[in-house]
Order: sequence, then C-alpha cells, then structure tokens
Amino acid sequence: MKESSKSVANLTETIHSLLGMKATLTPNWVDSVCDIVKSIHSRGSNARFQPTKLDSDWRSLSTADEIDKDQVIISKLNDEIASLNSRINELSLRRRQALNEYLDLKGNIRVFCRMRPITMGENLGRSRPVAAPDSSKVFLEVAGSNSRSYSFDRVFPPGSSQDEVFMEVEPVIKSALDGYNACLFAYGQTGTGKTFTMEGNSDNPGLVPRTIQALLKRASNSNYKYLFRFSMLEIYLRNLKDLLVPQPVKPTDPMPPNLTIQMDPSGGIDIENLVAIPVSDHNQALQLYRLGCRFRSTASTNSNLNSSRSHCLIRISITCLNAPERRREKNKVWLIDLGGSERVVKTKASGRRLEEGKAINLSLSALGDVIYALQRKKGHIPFRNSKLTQVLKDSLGEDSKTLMLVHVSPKEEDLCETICTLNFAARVRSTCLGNEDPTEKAQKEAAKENLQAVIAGIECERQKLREDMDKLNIKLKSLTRTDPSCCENEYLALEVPQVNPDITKNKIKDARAASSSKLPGFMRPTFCSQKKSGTNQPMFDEKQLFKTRKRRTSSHRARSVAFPMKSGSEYTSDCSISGASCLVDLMKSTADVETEHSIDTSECDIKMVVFSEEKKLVTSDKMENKNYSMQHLKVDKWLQSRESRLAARISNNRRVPAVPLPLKQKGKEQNRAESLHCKVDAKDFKTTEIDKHYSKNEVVADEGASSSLTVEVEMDTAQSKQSNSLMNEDQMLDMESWFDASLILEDENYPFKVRDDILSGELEDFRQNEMPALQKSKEFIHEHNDPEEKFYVSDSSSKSELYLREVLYDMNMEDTEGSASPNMFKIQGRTNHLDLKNIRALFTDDTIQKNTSINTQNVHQLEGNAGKAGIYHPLNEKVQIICASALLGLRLQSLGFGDDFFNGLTR
Ligand SMILES: Nc1ncnc2c1ncn2[C@@H]1O[C@H](COP(=O)(O)OP(=O)(O)OP(=O)(O)O)[C@@H](O)[C@H]1O
Repeated sequence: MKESSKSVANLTETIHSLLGMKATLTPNWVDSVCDIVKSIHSRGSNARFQPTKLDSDWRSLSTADEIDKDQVIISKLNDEIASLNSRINELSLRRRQALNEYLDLKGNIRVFCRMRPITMGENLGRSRPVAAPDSSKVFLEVAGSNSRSYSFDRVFPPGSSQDEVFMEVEPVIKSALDGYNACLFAYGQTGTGKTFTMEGNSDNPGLVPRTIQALLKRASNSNYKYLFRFSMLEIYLRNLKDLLVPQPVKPTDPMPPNLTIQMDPSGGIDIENLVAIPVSDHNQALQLYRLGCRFRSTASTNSNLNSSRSHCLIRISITCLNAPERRREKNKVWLIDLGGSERVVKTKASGRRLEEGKAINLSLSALGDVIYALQRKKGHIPFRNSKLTQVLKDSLGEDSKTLMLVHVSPKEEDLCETICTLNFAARVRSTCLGNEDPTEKAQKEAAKENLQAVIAGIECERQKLREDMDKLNIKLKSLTRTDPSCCENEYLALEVPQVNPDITKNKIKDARAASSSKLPGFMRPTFCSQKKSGTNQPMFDEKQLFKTRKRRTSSHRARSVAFPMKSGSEYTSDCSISGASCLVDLMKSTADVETEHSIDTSECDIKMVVFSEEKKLVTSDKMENKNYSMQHLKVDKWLQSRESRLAARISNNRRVPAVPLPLKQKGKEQNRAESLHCKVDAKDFKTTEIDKHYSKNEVVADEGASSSLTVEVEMDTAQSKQSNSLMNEDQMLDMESWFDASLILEDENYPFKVRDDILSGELEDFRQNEMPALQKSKEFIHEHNDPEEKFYVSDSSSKSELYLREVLYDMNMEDTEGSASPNMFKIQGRTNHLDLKNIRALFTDDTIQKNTSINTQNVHQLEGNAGKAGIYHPLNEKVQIICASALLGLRLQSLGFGDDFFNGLTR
C-alpha cells in the first residue's frame, strides 16, 4: 500500500517528464503507462487520474481518457508560465542594457537646474535677472555685456511642478532597481527650494516620497523579491548623526553614538552604527522620513526662517538576489538635501552660524571637486576632503548614477549667489553652452531618442507578457486551489532582518570592544571620552526605546520665547528659542542662536513606525526583553544599593572599623555569638555581624588575661599556607562582601552596634547571597581553628588595639608574598580595597582620629580613661613594637597611609 501511494505520488512527475518527451513516445510506452494507471485504479488508490485526449498531440494515446485532464492542464500552464517568465527576464535584461546606454549618453552625472518661483510677499526687484529660454538653458542677465547662459541636462522654470521634476529623475530610480548605486543631490543657495524639491509638502510631495513610492511599486511588479532598508543621517559640523535614533532633548540625556565611516575590502562604504530599517510599505517609509526630518538641525537665518544647517542624507539600501537583470545584488540610492551654500560676506554670520556655514561651504566645495574629477576621469579623486564625499565614495563612481538638482533664486538681490551656484553647476557638468559640437549633439539626441523608443517598446512588451502571466496564474490557482505566487520558484525568500535593539546593541558593543581591543591601552577611549562623544551609549537604549519620552506639548512650545536679535547681527529675524536655552544664549553672542536639533519626537514614534508591521515579533521578543530587563534590574538594583551604601559610609563621620566588643559586653555577646554559630539565619542581624567578625579574626576575649593588655600574635606559616590553599575564589568574594558590610557604630548602651540604616538594605541580600557562603567560611574557620593561632586580647581591648588588628589584617591581605601571615588572615592574596578605604577614612575622620591617633600623649590620656566605654585603651609598648615592625615589613606605605600614621606608631 505504501509502495502504491509512492508510485501515485511519483506518477505526476513521471507523466510530466514523459509528456515532455512526447516526440519520442512509442505505442509500447503508452501502453505501459496506461497499465500503470489501471493498476493504481484497481488498487483503490485515491489518485484521480482520468487520462483524456486534450489536443491532437495526444490522439496517439489510446487510453488518454484515463489521464487526469486537470493535471495535464496544470502542467501545460506551468510550462507556459515558465516560458513567459524567462521571456520577461530576457526583456528586463535588454531593458537594463538599453537604459544604461541611454543614461550613459545622457551622462552618468547629470545636472538639472530648478528656478524657485517668487513666493508671497517677496519683492521681485526691478528686473528678472535669471531666465530659462528653453528646457536646457539658463540665461543670466548681468549689467553690462556680461550676460551669460548656462546649459543643463534639464532646466525647470519657476512654474514647473514636482511631477515634471520627478519624471526626469525616474530613469535614475529605474537604474537603481537595476542594481546601480545612485545619488540625487539638491544643491543651491539657502532658501532656493532644495527642501521643497526633496521633501515637498502634502499637496506637492517631493522627490523623496515619490522615489520611495516608485521603488516599492516597481519592485512589487518584478518577478523577484526586493528588500529595502531605510536610513537617514545628517552631516552637521563634520559629524555624522543618525536621524533615526532619538536625539537628546535635555543636556542630561544620553548622546546617541557617533557614526563612523568604514570601508570594506571590496571598496564599499559602510556607516557603522547607522540604523537601517527594513521597509515594505510606502507609508511606513514616509513615517520614518518624517520622523527623521524632525531631528534635523535647523535654524532661522536671514535668508530662510527654517534653514537646514546640515546635509541631510537618506539612504535606501536595495537587496535583490539572483535577479539576472540586476547589476549587483546590493546597491543603494542616496537622496541628499545639501545644506544651503552661503556667502559669509553677505550673511555676516558669526558664531555657530558661521561655523555651520563654513562647514557646509567646505563640504560643498569638496563635492564639486570630486564630481569635477570624476567627470574629467582624473586619476586622483579627492574623496577624503570631506565627510560628505567619504560617505558617498562608492556611489559617485563610474558605475553609479548621479543627479544634481541645482536651485537658483529668481531675485535680483541674490544674483551673486546665483552666479556662484551656476558656476558650480557648470564646473560639475563640465560643459557650458557653446562647448558642445552641434553635430555630435544631434547624433547623441538621435541615439537617445532611439534608445528611449527601444526601452518603451520593451517595457510595453514586458507589460503585456506580465499580464498574460497573471492570467495564467489565476487559471492555475483555480485549478490547484493554491496561490501560484507561492509556487513561483523565481521568487526569492528574502529574509527580512528584524530590528532587534538588543542584538543591535550587542553588535555595536562587540564591534566597539573588538575595535578597541586592537588598540594599545593608551589609545583606547576612556569612560569620560566615551561619555563625551556619546559612544558609551548603546544605539538602542532599551530603556530609551521603550520609554515614552514626554513630548513637548504645545504649552511647552508656547513657553518658548521670541526675541529680536541684536542689531548688527545677521539674525535680524526673530528667533524662537526654548526657554531653557534662552538665558544661556542671551549671554552668548546672538549669532550663537541655538540650532534646533531634535523636536517633538519620542522614541515611541520610531518604535511605532519600525514595529508597526511586526507586532507579533515584538510580542514574542517582549518576553525575552522582559527577562533580560529583569536580570538587568536585579544587577542594577544591587549596584545601586552597593553604591549608596558606600556613599553612606564615606559620608558618615562616625564610622569606625569593625571591632570586637569590649569585655563588659563579652559575656552577653559571646552567648549571642555561640547561638549564632548554630543558627546562621538568625533574625538579629547585628549579632550575626558581630559574631561574624569574631569568627573572622578569631579574636577570643580572654577573661583571665583582662589586665595583661597583651596581644600575642602567633604565626604559623605552614598553617597559613594550608589555609590559603583551602580558600577558594568564591569564599574570598564572600568574605570581601562580608567585610564590606561589617561596619559598626558607637552607641552609649551598645558601644559597637551595627548601623541599621546601612545594613537594613543588605539584610535581605546578605541572607540570600552571602549568608550561605559565610556559613561555609565560618565552618572552614572552625574546622581549621587552632588554639595556638589565636589572637589573645585583653577584655578591655581598646579601639587602638583593635584598629591595629584591622591594619594588620589588611596588611596581610596586601602582602601576598609575606611568609609570616597568621593563619587567621585567610583572604591573603586579595586586596580588599573597601576595607582599606574604611581604614583610611579613620584617619581623615576628626572624631575618630582624635581617639585613634597612636602617639604617646594620646595613649596616656586614654590610659586614664581606660575604664570608660568608648575610650581607647592605651597600647602596650610591646604591641606597638610588634605592630610597627610588621607594618614596616609589610610596606605600610604601599597601602596609602601617610607619614603621620607611621610616625605615630613607631614613636
Ligand atoms: N518650487 C517651489 N514652489 C513653491 N514654493 C517653493 C518652491 N521652492 C521653494 N519654495 C518655498 O521657498 C521657501 C524656502 O524653500 P526651502 O526651505 O525649500 O529652501 P532651502 O533651499 O531648502 O533652504 P535651506 O538651504 O536654508 O534649507 C519655502 O517656503 C518653500 O515652500
């Protein structure tokens, strides 16, 4: 049965292949096929093959009526679709070649000129200095005999519409779909309509929305699947800024990372950290574009109330694999709204405006040089002269299409700027009126027209074939009851990369780590420099991205003030500045009017656009993000509490290191200690801490030796080494945490009481994390407790003694080489900087210093008050000598103690 099902499954394929060889069919073969079919029917298989005669070709099939008619039709349809498909591909290839030839004839670098109309309220002046006598010439009327005319690939007079402009641009867009890199520039004096051409308005959309629409529409009509990714950045004062990353609003807001230009081995340019968002829908792309526009650096100038102070670059990356008509699998289209060129002599700009103007002019000049060099096919192309040309290096070469839309003002007062602009355009185009040979020009025109006709013919034929294919697909669908597009093997299953902030963040982090790890230490960025440059911030800060930043409401805007600029400045126009920046700016030069960088855009806006069509993904990712966030929250919480604890300690003037209790407390506390040795999770944390300390130092208050005032330190090197070898890294860490927590304060009734405020926050952490480890270490200490290795201190052990004990303790921790370490110093080899800091703090603490200064005078004073709680007991001379020697030997100074302390001990 299994075998028969298999043969049924294979039958279709077998028959198809046999039908494909119908020319060589023999009656015997036909009979054998019919037998197979019959045998299948007789076995009751669910195959529905009803061979019938379809056309004359099949009359030879004696049992044709048993062949499934549907299957034959389906196979025929598939064949026809496949042949149509290959024909369309062939035509596409021919069209690409023809288009490329056409664009070559037109010039890979083409220059258009658009003249801005006179806007409402503008004074035209006495005469009209700029005129467009035909569609390729601009005539400039200058006083005297200096009138000039300039030639362009196309001139758009003042009344021309956005549609007309786009029609001329469209071949470049088609070329971009064919796999060529393309650049579209809007160049011109400030206020001449560059942004209008590129962006347009709701009634007259500009080149950017039209280009996006055209690309998406054409791609949807293609046989292949395209992936588009949208990026937007600006070059402001020689810095690259990603416009799709939320920009800081307040000075305290984190800076987005700086973008850097990278060149891959194949010469391709990549902008590191630049966000590229996959777009599949026109509206989605437009929303991103609008969001990016809101982050642009703009300011009010004399010439334009809303002047762009940077170059705005939109990059549409196109990926399409295996399409034969494409030049390369990945290419990009750049749509660039250049900053307005300015004449500083005229604008009299100063301060930031001057800087901005200078930066814009320099990069425009660099761009002109590059295009000029490319036109002249020079050996050296000066790409490195500006960030703009560096970014566009791989999109401005021979194999790319470049279109520059030069904008001029119709006003007489702008004549100088217009001349500059037209000269720039002429240089870029490398041709002026009169330079071209008329015969050559006519031939070129004829060839262009011919190619245009070829392209139109191909497109028409392709369209017809496409329609036929669509019809066949519908028919096939009705027969197979499946979506033929799914079966179309020509379509590539392009996996659209999802924007995962975590991945992006990690990628950037890794990349940074990798790049910085290659550098020697002194060249690596410090924390401060990173913070300054913003590189320490993740590109997609999770908190930032998912947190709704408060939008500036209209009331907030209303609080912005409008004030006139100082006379004499170029900013005679009123400038709206937010209240926050107002005072600062008034104090500065008025020329330094705040450039508006980021307005009214929240991260949520971007998120909404990016994830609008990927809600499912977000939902599933959310869980991961949540877990991730929770983990981070835990760590953050821990770090915060730790920081606050440290801060509290540092600011606390009454801080003393942990010391064992004086004799009079001994009995009570020893009992507590004993009870806690058995019960580690006791509720009384204070006692636990104290007990821990006892355990740590193995200090035993000896009642019998209460008046001896002797500290005996017995050192057993062998034992010590053994102990050290037994203490593992975890235990060391636990001990460190534990020491960190063991701060106690003086109190009248309970002289060495654990500070509740410090420890309360730690209690839970301690119970959960440190207690088990502590218990382990305690057990360890008890296990290795040798009575001979104990510190013997008097009942009335003073703070001084105990302080020295602390010093010795820390010293021994520092002295990893020291062979004379007592067994009790089990954390040898690890520097406990926190404890060290605590001890240092003693010496800077007035109150404590008074009591703990170890000099003879103080010792005598303290001796007199030995019986009183809270007063240090004088030290025995012997102890002083031992300790001083030990301190000396163990490089006290390397611990950071000053000479005062050292002298005090040795005196
Ligand atoms: N072709 C046009 N039709 C109608 N209005 C136009 C046209 N060109 C420009 N404008 C208007 O002129 C003004 C200035 O234009 P726009 O802001 O686009 O200049 P710009 O060259 O981008 O200036 P900048 O370089 O300072 O940013 C705008 O109000 C715009 O609407």
